[in-house]
Amino acid sequence: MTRQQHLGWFLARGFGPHGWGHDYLDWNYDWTRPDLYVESARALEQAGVDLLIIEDAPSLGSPETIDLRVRQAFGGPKHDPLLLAPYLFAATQHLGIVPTVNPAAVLPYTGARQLATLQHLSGGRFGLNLVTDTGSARHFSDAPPLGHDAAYDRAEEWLDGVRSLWRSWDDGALIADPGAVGPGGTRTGGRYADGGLLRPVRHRGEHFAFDGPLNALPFADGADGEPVIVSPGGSGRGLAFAGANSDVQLALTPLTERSVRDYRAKVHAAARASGRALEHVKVLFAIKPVLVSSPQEADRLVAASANPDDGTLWRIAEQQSSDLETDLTALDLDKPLPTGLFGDHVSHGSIKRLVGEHDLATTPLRVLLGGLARLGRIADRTGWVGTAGEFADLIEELGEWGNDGVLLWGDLHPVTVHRTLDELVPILRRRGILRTEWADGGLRANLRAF
Ligand SMILES: Cc1cc2nc3c(=O)[nH]c(=O)nc-3n(C[C@H](O)[C@H](O)[C@H](O)COP(=O)(O)O)c2cc1C
Repeated sequence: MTRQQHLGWFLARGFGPHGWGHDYLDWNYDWTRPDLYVESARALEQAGVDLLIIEDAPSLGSPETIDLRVRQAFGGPKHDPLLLAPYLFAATQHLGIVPTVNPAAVLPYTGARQLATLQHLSGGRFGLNLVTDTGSARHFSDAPPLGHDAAYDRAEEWLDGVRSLWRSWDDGALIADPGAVGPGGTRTGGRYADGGLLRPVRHRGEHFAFDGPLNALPFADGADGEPVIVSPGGSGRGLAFAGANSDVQLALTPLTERSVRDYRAKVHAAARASGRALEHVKVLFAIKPVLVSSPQEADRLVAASANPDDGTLWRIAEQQSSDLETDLTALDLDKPLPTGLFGDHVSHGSIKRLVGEHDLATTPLRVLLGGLARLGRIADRTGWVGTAGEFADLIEELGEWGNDGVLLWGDLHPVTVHRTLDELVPILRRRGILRTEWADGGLRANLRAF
């Protein structure tokens, strides 16, 4: 039987000048204003996309590599996506909005209150993409950055703390009884809340110390009414975090049956170890469609990408230098990377994306970058170039392997949304893969509907 799949959209370059250098900038949208996102969010909702995730990093990165990050706007500037969310809620009715939050940058009490406010404002359509990047540490204190796993430990402590604040109003604490209207129209006996049922919450942890209770309303459905937690870390520690804590895990992995099943099994093992229901953790595999109108056009694009010129390789090196906060443009294209080039703060996932299955010690940089330049066909699972029908085949096949959904990865612009979805959505609907109606109860209810 065809299995329905969830669709997410990932605005991969954050709330910034994403799309810089592309022709669609000529549409004259201003990335600092809401219209671009509002129009795109409406189109996503119309298409049946469950959630829009907005990438973020609070920092422009280390002082030595700032120019690499801003030169082509690969790594900034970026505005705070939490503050964009209300514009998108106001323009839609069902779409989940999920900005990225880094626990290093937000105190648990402040975070719990802001996120609760957004969850109430949106009628339960809010979520946060919880990340553990430590490259921004210097903006928040003079303590040295945490190591990779320690940053996950901190994120877990942060989330536990935030949840304890969200749960600091016991059942019955919110009364909201206006009382009775007596003779003469005077109101008597009303009571809004019972302060005796608010828990003090005293948190003294390794990374945070704060007291409650939270000065914000509790959620009507208890824990099921809390903002949805999304996580993207692909390391062993990242998958363990997802299984224990997340409603949605964003997965970047080759889309072979074995790797998809392995990835899901690791997340599920961690969920099981934490006593969670496996169907409460949805895994969305990232796909970056390059849609073309015919298989022949796809073959032409793929063939042309096999021999990238040096200019193309330098452009990729610039983008990678921004992502890895490591200056690849200063290296010799024909030599392997120097040992110890990447600091501990650099994402394992990003390094793996560059290196792939190559031997880091012996492979020239040209070959690594050439690997990123090379396009492949979706039809044989070597890349992302294909027709809408071929993408629908992939999404359907993922469902046959037990998968929950896919994450469409790209800029957010009406042009990119329509280019990606105009043909794909009708095919998915005809095959019964894509939702045709919304659940009642916000983002978590939509995620749990299938
Ligand atoms: C789909 C996806 C989305 C991501 N979004 C962000 C993001 O918005 N901000 C960020 O700092 N890192 C983001 N990351 C990177 C990981 O969260 C980051 O590498 C993490 O801190 C450590 O990951 P690791 O467990 O893979 O080593 C994303 C990764 C993936 C695969």
